[in-house]
Amino acid sequence: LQELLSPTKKKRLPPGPRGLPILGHFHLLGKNPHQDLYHLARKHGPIMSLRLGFVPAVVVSSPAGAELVLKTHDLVFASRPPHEAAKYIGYEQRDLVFLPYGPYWRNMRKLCTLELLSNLRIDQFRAMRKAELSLLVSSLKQASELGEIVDLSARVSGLSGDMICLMIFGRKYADRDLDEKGFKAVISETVAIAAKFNLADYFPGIGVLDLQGMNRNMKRLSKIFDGFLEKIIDDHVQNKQEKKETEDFVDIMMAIMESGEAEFEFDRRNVKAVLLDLLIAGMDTSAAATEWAFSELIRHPQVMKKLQNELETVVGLEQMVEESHLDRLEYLDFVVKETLRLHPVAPLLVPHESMQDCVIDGFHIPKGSRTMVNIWAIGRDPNVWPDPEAFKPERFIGSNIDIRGRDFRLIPFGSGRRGCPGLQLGLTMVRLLVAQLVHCFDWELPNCMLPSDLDMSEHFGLVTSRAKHLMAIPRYRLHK
Ligand code: HEM
Repeated sequence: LQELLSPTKKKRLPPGPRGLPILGHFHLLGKNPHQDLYHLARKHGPIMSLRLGFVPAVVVSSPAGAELVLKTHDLVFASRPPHEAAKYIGYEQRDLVFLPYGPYWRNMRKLCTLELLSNLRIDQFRAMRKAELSLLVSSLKQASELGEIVDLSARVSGLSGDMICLMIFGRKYADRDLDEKGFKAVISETVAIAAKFNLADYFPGIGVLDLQGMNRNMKRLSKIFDGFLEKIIDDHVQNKQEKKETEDFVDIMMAIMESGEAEFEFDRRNVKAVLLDLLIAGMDTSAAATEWAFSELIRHPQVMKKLQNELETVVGLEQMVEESHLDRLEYLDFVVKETLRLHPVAPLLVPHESMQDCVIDGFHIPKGSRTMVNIWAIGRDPNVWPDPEAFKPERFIGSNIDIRGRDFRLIPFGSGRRGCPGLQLGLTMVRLLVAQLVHCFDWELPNCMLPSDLDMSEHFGLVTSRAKHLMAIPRYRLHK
């Protein structure tokens, strides 16, 4: 109303640093943009405006701001900005993660939530998770007998990759199966390239020039993946008659495609785009969260001991942890929450885009603003978290702070329409892996390194993981 009454009044943008002509604020963002944005927000406020090339951007760094964007005005901010990588790797934006808001995204999201990532479906793979984890424990037990140093980061990421591949494709993939570079290396390269600031996303029209050589790389990667996915789908089609105990995601998607029941365009390209999306979204996220939890536990031996004591009481030293124990492991829940507060694996969520002009906390946010919610900054806000840098799972004792998107102080999975549909699967995997590895083994750092000397540097990407692999020595502690 105020705007109608005084149309000449200039709309007030949120405060922000001074930008450069043309470039805007790109020069202020380094290798870890979430950290740079945290420092800038301390100066300019929890709702801050920037310009990246020709694109207006807003950075939100408080729980109240996050609630305005992800709940109060959820629909306005439910889109994603244009993303050059998704054109190549997401089959012309037929994927889910980077898809702009609209009927296709709504349908695809519903399909994934109901058919692939439902609690029922996740439960069907319980036995598989148990078997895979037992394999890892056996191999670590051997390392323990030999007193070997293990690359825990590589082991956890291998395990989480195997689990996700078994759910999606029905089989595991050895490194050589994707490309001579290796399965894991190709996926890491894809994730890294999709997370890179691509000038074409900020200076519309210059994409064709391919100044950073990114298009060439993305075309190459998309060709590798396409061949891989085509082969998997062909194998599934050929072996359709075989009776399987549990259908994998390819079976389910192909059945939907062939039934013609999907009320929207749904052909092989859509199937491939979603399979790739889930592979990338599911594989590294759970592994990175587990790796961070483990790093903090090793750095805080008294927290590790307390968690082992809880496991001894609930599970006992005669057996391994089962998924059915997880609900009774309250301290484990606190450890996972505290880990994701300090080390959210998607520190800026996935960027949202506003679909209309909007007023947030009195500030004008123009249509088409790239919107980043800095949950890394929220997790370190001293007004929200006393002694924010300290890793203290005890802070959750007696608190009702939820991690599923209802409490904006802690939203590692996002919240609202674009919140993570893989939350249940991700949480189950992280809790199970952390519990099992803490229960079965004591852990020591190699070369007499002190826990407090462990390097905790981050490597920003679509998934922000440890910059350096976590190396540790296991000592088996169960009685059988
Ligand atoms: C600890 C594990 C995980 C964490 C912390 C996590 C976190 C997130 C976050 C922060 C977002 C973006 C939310 C937003 O933009 O507002 C997201 C989106 C998404 N996640 Fe996860 N995730 C995890 C595991 C998984 C798993 C296991 C899957 C599936 C296999 C998955 C599938 C997705 C998909 C498809 C989206 C895009 C949703 C959309 O744009 O509509 N995630 N996740």
